[in-house]
Amino acid sequence: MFVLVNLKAYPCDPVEVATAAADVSDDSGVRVAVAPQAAQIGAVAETGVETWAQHISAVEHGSHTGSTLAEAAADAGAVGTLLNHSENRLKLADIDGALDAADRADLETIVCANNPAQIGAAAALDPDGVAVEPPELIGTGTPVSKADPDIVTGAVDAAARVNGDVDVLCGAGISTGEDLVSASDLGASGVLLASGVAKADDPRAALEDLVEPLL
Ligand SMILES: O=C(CO)COP(=O)(O)O
Repeated sequence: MFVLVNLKAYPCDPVEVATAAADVSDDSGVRVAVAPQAAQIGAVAETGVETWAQHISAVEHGSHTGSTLAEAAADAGAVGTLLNHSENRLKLADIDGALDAADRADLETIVCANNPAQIGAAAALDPDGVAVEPPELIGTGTPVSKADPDIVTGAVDAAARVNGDVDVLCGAGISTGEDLVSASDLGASGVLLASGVAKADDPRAALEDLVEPLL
């Protein structure tokens, strides 16, 4: 299972979370990555943790003030990027353009979507992975795998129908090892989560709890 921790714009210490994630990944053998704010990619990558961007723009080098250039994210240490997160929705053409940009910079890609129909559309654009996250469950602590398991199995089916190569993650309310196991049982190959780690009093303990059933 792939555990991808999105730090959003939460007021956590990204280096503390990243250091814990690197240690937990090393100790457990579970793939754990952290997606910090763009300006913190370098500091997070220096901890040795697998580092992802939260977003990149569909632009090349040029006059694009305020953009997040794929090459800049990669130079800073990112090896992958989320796209189209529910809190940073993109037009279809911009998802496609950002996938091209990621390709150019050798970044792995996960396109987020709200539901199985959108997952099918996202998978057709041929990212490395897709992540289904029902917006109404994001940040609630109620895991999608329990509250809406059909959305996870529906996403797995929708992706497989369109593109057999794409990984399917699920997210929203995931915070425990039990949630991780349910996600895996529903066919997901990873989880995308945020508040369960970024807002935890002890992010290291939260990460240890997450991977515990996989040991
Ligand atoms: O949006 C999410 C991850 O990208 C999910 O957030 P929570 O884990 O806080 O529900």
